[in-house]
Amino acid sequence: MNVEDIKVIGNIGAGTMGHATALQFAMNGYAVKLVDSSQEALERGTALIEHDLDTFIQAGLVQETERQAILDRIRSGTDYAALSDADFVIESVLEDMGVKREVWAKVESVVSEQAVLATNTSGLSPSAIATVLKRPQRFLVAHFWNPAQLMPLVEVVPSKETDKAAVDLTVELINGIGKHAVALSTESLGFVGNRIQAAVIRECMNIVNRGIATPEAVDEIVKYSLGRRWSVLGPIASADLGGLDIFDGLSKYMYADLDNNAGEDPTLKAKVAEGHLGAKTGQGFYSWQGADSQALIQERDRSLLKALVDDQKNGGAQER
Ligand SMILES: NC(=O)c1ccc[n+]([C@@H]2O[C@H](COP(=O)([O-])OP(=O)(O)OC[C@H]3O[C@@H](n4cnc5c(N)ncnc54)[C@H](O)[C@@H]3O)[C@@H](O)[C@H]2O)c1
Repeated sequence: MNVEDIKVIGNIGAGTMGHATALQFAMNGYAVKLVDSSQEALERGTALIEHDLDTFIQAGLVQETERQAILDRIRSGTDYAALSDADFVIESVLEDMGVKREVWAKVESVVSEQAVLATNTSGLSPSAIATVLKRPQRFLVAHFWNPAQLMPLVEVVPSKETDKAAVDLTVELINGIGKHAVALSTESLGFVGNRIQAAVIRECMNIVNRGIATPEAVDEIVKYSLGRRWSVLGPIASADLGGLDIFDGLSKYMYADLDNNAGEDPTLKAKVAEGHLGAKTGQGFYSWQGADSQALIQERDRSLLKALVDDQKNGGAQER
């Protein structure tokens, strides 16, 4: 199958991630079959789709005249039979191996043999999910980043049995809807982005616990140095520019002093035990209760949206 043969997208799950992927495909001309096991979730997801679409219209990313046609491309329901004519299926249901396997066995029983199948798991092994499939060669991970309507990256991760053609097709499709797909060579726990994020968070906790700096100071330091630089050039290219002899020197005297805890993070465990989960409970390292914290979240979304507008001016995220 070529990317031009893909006309219908099956989109399972209408929650935080699923509503955003459905909208992204519909905005790019695809017919979308949006399936969720809960009618209520479909209604919530549809409201989120309309909200995000209106934000894109206000930002000038989508024309108002296209609004209704985009919404009309999304057909929602609770019956998996609707997926029978899907050429590509993206799944964003609960992060649970049992649920994922059950969903994929059901999907494979209704879709064609050619359909390419993608899970948006945050880190479960695609090889482990694919054990329930008769044709695992066309199954892989397409890991969107949250908020998926605003973040460009999608990690495309093969299982041990995925055909290269399925990886290439998925990369082409995802780039074609204005996202930035990056294929991994092989599956790994946490893929790539979450591995790097975990290493950074572990050291941030270490710095705070050793009294080297406050959480506020850590965030400020990253925002105004590494964050800025890495949004232009990644850490490996940045090391090249800094000089690998410098980084080699840093490794010699510093690596042994960095945290290398291999178990659950004790600081995060304690926060969770206190019920301080962050924005969702109103308290984490910061308080997320006042109007200021809501303004901060809105500011983050405005910045991400502005970056998307800039991407589009520069010819799309896939070409950067
Ligand atoms: N939220 C994130 O930050 C994020 C980021 C990247 C990937 N993911 C992954 O995306 C997936 C979905 O996460 P989310 O945050 O959107 O979850 P969510 O809870 O917001 O949405 C999940 C949806 O799946 C539906 N669902 C559950 N079982 C189903 C079934 N058997 N058939 C059809 N629909 C079913 C639920 O009704 C719900 O609407 C997970 O695998 C998660 O790890 C999440």
